[in-house]
Amino acid sequence: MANQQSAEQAPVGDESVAPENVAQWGAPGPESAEVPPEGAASVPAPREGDSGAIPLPEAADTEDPAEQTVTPAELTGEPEHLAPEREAHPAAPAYDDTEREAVLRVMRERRDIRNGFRSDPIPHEVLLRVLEAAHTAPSVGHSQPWDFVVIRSADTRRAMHELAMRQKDAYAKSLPKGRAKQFKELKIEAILDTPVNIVVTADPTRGGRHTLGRHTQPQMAPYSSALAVENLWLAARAEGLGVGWVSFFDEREMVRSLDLPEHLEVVAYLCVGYVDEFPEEPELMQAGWSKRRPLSWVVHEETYGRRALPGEDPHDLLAETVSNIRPLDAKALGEAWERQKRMTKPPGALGMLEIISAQLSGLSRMCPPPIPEPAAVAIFAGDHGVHAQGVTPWPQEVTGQMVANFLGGGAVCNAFASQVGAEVCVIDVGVAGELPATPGLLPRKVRAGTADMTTGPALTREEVKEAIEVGIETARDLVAAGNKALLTGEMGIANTTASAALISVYTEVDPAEVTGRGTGINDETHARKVEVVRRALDLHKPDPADPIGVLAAVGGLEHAAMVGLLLGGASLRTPVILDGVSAGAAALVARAVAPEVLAACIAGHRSAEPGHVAALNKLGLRPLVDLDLRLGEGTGALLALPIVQSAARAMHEVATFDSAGVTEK
Ligand SMILES: O=C(O)c1ccc[n+]([C@@H]2O[C@H](COP(=O)([O-])O)[C@@H](O)[C@H]2O)c1
Ligand SMILES: Cc1cc2nc[nH]c2cc1C
Repeated sequence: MANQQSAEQAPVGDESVAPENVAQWGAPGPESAEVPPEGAASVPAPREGDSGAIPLPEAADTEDPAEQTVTPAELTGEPEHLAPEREAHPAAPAYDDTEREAVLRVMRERRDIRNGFRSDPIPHEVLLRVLEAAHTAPSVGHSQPWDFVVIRSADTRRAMHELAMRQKDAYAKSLPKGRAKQFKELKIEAILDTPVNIVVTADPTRGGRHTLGRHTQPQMAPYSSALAVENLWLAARAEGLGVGWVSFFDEREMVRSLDLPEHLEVVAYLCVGYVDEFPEEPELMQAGWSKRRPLSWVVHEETYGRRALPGEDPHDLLAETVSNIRPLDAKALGEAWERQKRMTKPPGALGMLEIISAQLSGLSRMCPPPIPEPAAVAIFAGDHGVHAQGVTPWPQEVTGQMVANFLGGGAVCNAFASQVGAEVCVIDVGVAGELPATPGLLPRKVRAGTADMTTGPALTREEVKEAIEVGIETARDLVAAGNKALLTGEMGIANTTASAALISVYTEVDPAEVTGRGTGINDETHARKVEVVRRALDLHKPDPADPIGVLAAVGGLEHAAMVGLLLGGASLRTPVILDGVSAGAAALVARAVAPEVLAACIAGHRSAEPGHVAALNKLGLRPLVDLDLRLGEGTGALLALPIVQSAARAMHEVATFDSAGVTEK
């Protein structure tokens, strides 16, 4: 049996730990710490201390073009022979360095302020300058659709405050518990704390019916007013005035309450006043509500998905993600182990939880580690061509129907998620049928189900990569949205057949031993399912050293997406709690892509599927929960979440022998 973790084994970080027990996490040992995985040597290290931004690779050294002899074509990357002839007279001058820096500074230092307002009045000339700046904003067809209603009356502000509070309560009720806790600590408006409130409206009729540029895009009117808001905001910052944009309003209710003309749209409700200070980072980042997305995630060259910053070559999302995966941090791991020895409990008494909390420390590079809350389960849904071989009693349409059930809140995963306070995020990566747009559904279909693996490859290599990218992007989105733990979930009728094939490839265990009964099948169907797996493997002879090829041959779209989620989570140093057999299969593939991915992986539970046991043994992961579940949807991972959170919380809250005055043995 592989290096299964157990409480008796020395936890990670202890000098006595057997190398094979820590190898599973690539830790600790100074020589293994911070060594990039093979093949990543040429990729720069993550940018440290980057003001809370999610770590990203260092930008390539840029040299000062002024100091070199370069042609304009070289600067822009245009091929010289295609470069247009340039005008003889110089282009309009830019601002000088100091002026440009002032412009950029005001953008960098603009903040949405909710705390620390002062009651000092705003002089008329100051407010006038701010409103003039707003009034110079660009607008569609020069229609200048905005109006500014300046409110000082305490009565009016109280009425608006009441409206906002009602919406705030409704929003709070809609949140998963893990988020609601965080939200309770947030201040979302300063309506009564600011001397001036400004309502910015858009008049969709201004300029008449022929307003230039609004013909096919009527939304250009409110967009224009939003640009006026930004101008106002920047000018206010330059005056030392804070601005908070409150968007907890039912817009029509507000129009009526303020007695605005019915044809107006309210674009913004702004609270304006002098402040004690401007926070260095957005208040929501400081509160841990969200993280800044790096620029490199959002700039595409020529076509969407070809990500490249100007002057850089387009980067491959998978390669970039893999290059950012690091082993557990040896220092934080050592600190965790030391702390556990000082906590008021006999050494080792928390068993497996000590290992988990050390892992969380090494992963986050912090001791104690952040409590993994809020958390989100990403449920990837896909269909399988191998369904045609009669490997499951359930019709394929059940995949899409269960997706609708998840979105409606009626599935087991919803009940468990609501119990443990996690968010449910459903991703259509490959459901055969069309799914209607529904809140909470991420439409990321790579293909409408795989092909039958017994007659040809399930997927092309390109489709596999695309589905992996869906998983990476999901991890990025959920982490940037402030989640501190990711959970795998999946839904796909017939996917336990693909899981068995993947597990057989990576464990070298015979299909007869890793093929289970999935949703529940009789002996005859089981025998057929084993033969189907065997036939597929005989046909493709997948090479475990080529994980993309293995997924293409016998994988599923949800397996590939889960591989992406694991890699993405690991690259963002965020723990990923694995669910059942399909997650186990995905983890085996992910490990073949990047061995250090296991630093982020925690096995949530052990499924009743025999293949899952084989996968966990091969991975050297010990499941936290073992209750004969065989459902999927992320249910086992959700049950394990409070255990993982408890492990981290103990590190924060348990007293030490010294501090509590408890005598050590
Ligand atoms: O997670 C597990 O271990 C697990 C075990 C058995 C079944 N499932 C779920 O059942 C579906 C696949 O089962 P089957 O029999 O159709 O291959 C799929 O939607 C999985 O989420 C999941
Ligand atoms: C009803 C049902 C629910 C599921 N959840 C995950 N896989 C599933 C399969 C079926 C058949």
